[in-house]
This record gives sequence, structure tokens and C-alpha cells, in this order.
Amino acid sequence: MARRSAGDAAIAAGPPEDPPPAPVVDAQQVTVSLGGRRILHGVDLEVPGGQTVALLGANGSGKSTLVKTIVGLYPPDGGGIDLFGTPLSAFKAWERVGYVPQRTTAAAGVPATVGEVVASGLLSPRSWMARRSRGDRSAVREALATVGMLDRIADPVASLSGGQQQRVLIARALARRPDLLIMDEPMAGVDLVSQQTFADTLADLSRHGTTILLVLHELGPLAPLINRTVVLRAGTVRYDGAPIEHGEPDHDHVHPHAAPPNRPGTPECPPGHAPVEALSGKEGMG
Ligand SMILES: Nc1ncnc2c1ncn2[C@@H]1O[C@H](COP(=O)(O)OP(=O)(O)OP(=O)(O)O)[C@@H](O)[C@H]1O
Repeated sequence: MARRSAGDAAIAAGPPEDPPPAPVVDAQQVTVSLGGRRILHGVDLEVPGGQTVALLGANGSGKSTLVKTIVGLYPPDGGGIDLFGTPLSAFKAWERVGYVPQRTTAAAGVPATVGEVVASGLLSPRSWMARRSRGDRSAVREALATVGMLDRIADPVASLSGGQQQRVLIARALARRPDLLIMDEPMAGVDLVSQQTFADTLADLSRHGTTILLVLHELGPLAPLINRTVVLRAGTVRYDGAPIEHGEPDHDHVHPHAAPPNRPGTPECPPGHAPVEALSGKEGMG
């Protein structure tokens, strides 16, 4: 009987299949310490492309710390994170990532228009003063229309209510047309009608393949879009599976409305994102 060579075996097996795409987020055994205290204790989170994941957990369980570490704001002191298959230390494609930090009052003191704040999401800090292209202008208008704020494009952002400012910051992340959208409690302070509009927007992005990671306290109107829930407790993953509505009993939740502004190099402004407060208000987008 003739012996089969390795080449014959390859032919019998058919053409080689493409390797599966790398997860969009691949966090393995991530540990993070802040102020000399260990906050995350070996967290694993692998998010494949196109998935919409809700990250739940009680106050102080480490949700914001985890997403800030994923967007490069906190250095892990153990484990590793890849984005789109590239280790975070070598990752440069920040235009593919949209990040909305937990609600801050940063926009309130900014002498810029709504259009300028959204446009600042399109550009790296070095080039945000550059002249806008027609494509940029339409991306800004589209993002503002999506959150129902287009009619306020020329208004000073400081003249908006807190919830409206939050919607502008969401538009700022959407204008990048990111492949990965990470939002930390995006619904905080946003009224029910706007929450539903926001849910419709996320559903549309998800249909077009955007990978979405949301820090939430409950799924609420976003429930139909969530493919998976991950629950953190005391810096460890306590649940990772089919969507559940609530992570933990959380009776004392208070939204942090009074966080400090997002200066470059501070925990609200990741690499490749212009700080909101750097805006001067000199260039109109309307
Ligand atoms: N910059 C910091 N320095 C020191 N400790 C911090 C810092 N930021 C957060 N922590 C601590 O890390 C722990 C986790 O905080 P984190 O903000 O990640 O929790 P969370 O799950 O997002 O909470 P919440 O639901 O209240 O937003 C808390 O005990 C918090 O006090």
C-alpha cells in the first residue's frame, strides 16, 4: 500500500481555511492597581467582532477601571490586552476606537460650540485645529442628528443641560465611525425618549458590524441589543454569559456628576482623542 505524504494529506483536507479573526478586545488576566491598591484581580474579557457586551456590577466593582485600562488610560500591572489583534503597547489605530467616559462636567466649562466639540472627536490632539473637510462636516452633522442635537450645532456647549451635553459627547464618539465603541454609563442623566433614540442608534451600528462594550447598571431600553453580560464583583469576573438585567443589588448607586475635567494625560482622555476642554470656540461647524 502506497504511503501518503504530508502533501497528499493537505490535498485530501482541501484548501487551508482562513484563521478566525482576532477578537476585537482580548484582555487576559488583567490586574490593575490604583493608589497602591489592587483594583482588578486577573480579569479575562474577550470580545469578538460585532458583539454587544454589557459590563455590569455594583459601585466600585472595577467597571470603569477595566474600560479605562482597555483604552490605554491605566497601565495594567499584570496580564495583557490586545485590541484588534495588536498588543496595547503597540496599538496605534485609535481612530477605530470611540470612547465615552463616565459623565463628567468637562463640557460645561468649554468655550466651544456643539459642532466643535463633536468635530474634536474626529481628529488627533495635534491636528484638531486643522481645517475641516466636507466629509468631516457631514460626519459631525450626521452624528448630531443621530442623537437629536443637530438643531443645537452652533450653540455654546455650556448652554446645554447635563443630559444634552452627554448626548453631544456620545455624538463626538459616533462621529469617528468607530469599529469599537466603548461607553461608560452612557445613559446616565439621559431622558427616556433620548435613551430609546440612543438604543436605536446602537442597534443600527451593531447591524453594521460595530463592536460595542457598554458599562451599565441595568440594561433598560438597551436589553434587546445586548448579546452578552459580564458582571464584575470586587475586581473579578463573577458572571459571563447570556444577558441578565442586573449585575448585583446596588442600592447606593450615585452617578459621579462632579468628576474633574478631562485634561490630556488624565484618565478621561485616551490616546488619539482630543480633550474636550482644549477647544477654543474659534471655528464653527454649522
Ligand atoms: N484614580 C484612582 N485612584 C485610586 N483608586 C481608584 C481610582 N479610581 C478608582 N479607584 C477605586 O477603584 C475601585 C473601582 O472603581 P471603578 O470606578 O472602576 O468602579 P465602578 O465599578 O466603575 O463603579 P461605579 O459603578 O460607581 O462607577 C473603587 O474602589 C475606587 O475607589
